[in-house]
Amino acid sequence: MSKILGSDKVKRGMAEMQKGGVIMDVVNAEQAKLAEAAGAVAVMALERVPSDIRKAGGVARMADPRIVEEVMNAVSIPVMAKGRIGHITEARVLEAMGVDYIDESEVLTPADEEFHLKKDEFTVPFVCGCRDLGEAARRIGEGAAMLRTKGEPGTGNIVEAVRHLRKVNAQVRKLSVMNDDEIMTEAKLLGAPYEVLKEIKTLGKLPVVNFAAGGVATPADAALMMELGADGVFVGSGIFKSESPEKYAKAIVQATTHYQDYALIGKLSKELGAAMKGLDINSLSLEERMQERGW
Ligand SMILES: O=C(CO)[C@H](O)[C@H](O)COP(=O)(O)O
Repeated sequence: MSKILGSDKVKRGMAEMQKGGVIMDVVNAEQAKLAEAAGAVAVMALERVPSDIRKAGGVARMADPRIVEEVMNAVSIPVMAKGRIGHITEARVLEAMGVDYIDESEVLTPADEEFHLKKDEFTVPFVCGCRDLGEAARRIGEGAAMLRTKGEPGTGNIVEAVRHLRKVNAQVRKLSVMNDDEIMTEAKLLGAPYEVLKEIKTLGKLPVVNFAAGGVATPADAALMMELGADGVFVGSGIFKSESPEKYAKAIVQATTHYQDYALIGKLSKELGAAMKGLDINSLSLEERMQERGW
């Protein structure tokens, strides 16, 4: 019997439906319910939020399937789950469990330092991280149906998320005014598949939704990512390592929706309690930077 694979159109369309929203990392049913009640468009099941992954050290793997199941049973919004980069079996297990999306994520310890998953061989759609257009195009070439700029997860520091989003968007703009005969050279320079770059040039934008992730810690951070052109926002530690996760979750959703209503964002930011304590990116060694994982 031949395998039933979702078409790119269906896989990408599912992500389109999340546009303008916030996807929250959750580690149990209670957090999933909090996220749903706050207005999250989807949740991401994982064992620990990135800030706790940093603290725990060791190898970070796909969540215990009991956690994933618990989250799936707790909410009616889509449930995503993280698997390790290149870990075919973790991805197959998550697919068999019926999750709505898999994140092939650098937040977990990579299983393969050379090869990412061949995502177009799966029925379930995938989201992947990127820091620049080369990485974005390679992931699309492998079948990713959604992207997220990586930022530096678990730091509560928005600076890398800003850097990556600005970079991808600037590179897309540059590509969109290139002549067809310049694209092959750009493909060589970026290490990106020519056909994917051609598609981006023709569309004048990425062919898949691109959310911002990694370091969003306040409503204003989330709004900033939208202002810079993100299609939506992923938040994990920023909510669950803040003083009041419920208040932060609601305020971040509101700020993402109304990202240019600055008076509202000011109002939302009052009386939230302390944001998560942030980390200076320069205090992290290259090995400690999750964004360096994958290629
Ligand atoms: O890969 C991810 C998307 O789900 C991360 O978990 C996300 O970037 C969260 O980072 P942070 O904890 O800094 O909000």
